[in-house]
Amino acid sequence: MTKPLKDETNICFGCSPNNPIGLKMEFEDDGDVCRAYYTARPEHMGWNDVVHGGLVATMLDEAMGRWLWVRNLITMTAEMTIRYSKPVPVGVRLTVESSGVSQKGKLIEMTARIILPDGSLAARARAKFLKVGPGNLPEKGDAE
Ligand SMILES: CCCCCCCCCCCCCC(=O)SCCNC(=O)CCNC(=O)[C@H](O)C(C)(C)COP(=O)(O)OP(=O)(O)OC[C@H]1O[C@@H](n2cnc3c(N)ncnc32)[C@H](O)[C@@H]1OP(=O)(O)O
Repeated sequence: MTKPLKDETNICFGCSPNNPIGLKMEFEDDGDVCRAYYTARPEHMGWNDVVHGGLVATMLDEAMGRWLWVRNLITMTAEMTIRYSKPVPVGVRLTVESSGVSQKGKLIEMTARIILPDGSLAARARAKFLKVGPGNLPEKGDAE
């Protein structure tokens, strides 16, 4: 059993409500998809009202890590590739979504995306996570 996400010992930069400088992303689970609606703040900017690319990566990484965590898959990010298709603006409601792709042994492939309010794709990640604990990716359609 994983620790509850609201545990006061959780100081995750991406999702903890207890980390004063964290993003404080709040995710919901919708079937095979993990989703957050998130509005980046001015302090997340690189320049010109555009979210820093490293933080775009953090949001995507967090979404995938969270997807795995709630399925009791204890993993670490081993590799991530990001296609930055459009600038991600601060101050607008973003949709950040993740889903599982496949598992081969300890290696789990994941994908995540950031969608702008007009429905267009701003960034997409493909990543490999390495299991560092027990558990396997559920088959599609498995009850969770
Ligand atoms: C309390 C509440 C908390 C809430 C938090 C919830 C949300 C959390 C969200 C968090 C989100 C943020 C999350 C974060 O930020 S996680 C932090 C960022 N990531 C890291 O720090 C990871 C650092 N790296 C490592 O620790 C190790 O290298 C890992 C653990 C990844 C593997 O080290 P380990 O010693 O175990 O494995 P191994 O090296 O023997 O390799 C094992 C096998 O895997 C194969 N392999 C390895 N890499 C790759 C690759 N890239 N593509 C393809 N294959 C790869 C390798 O060839 C080998 O294959 P084989 O030879 O066996 O066939």
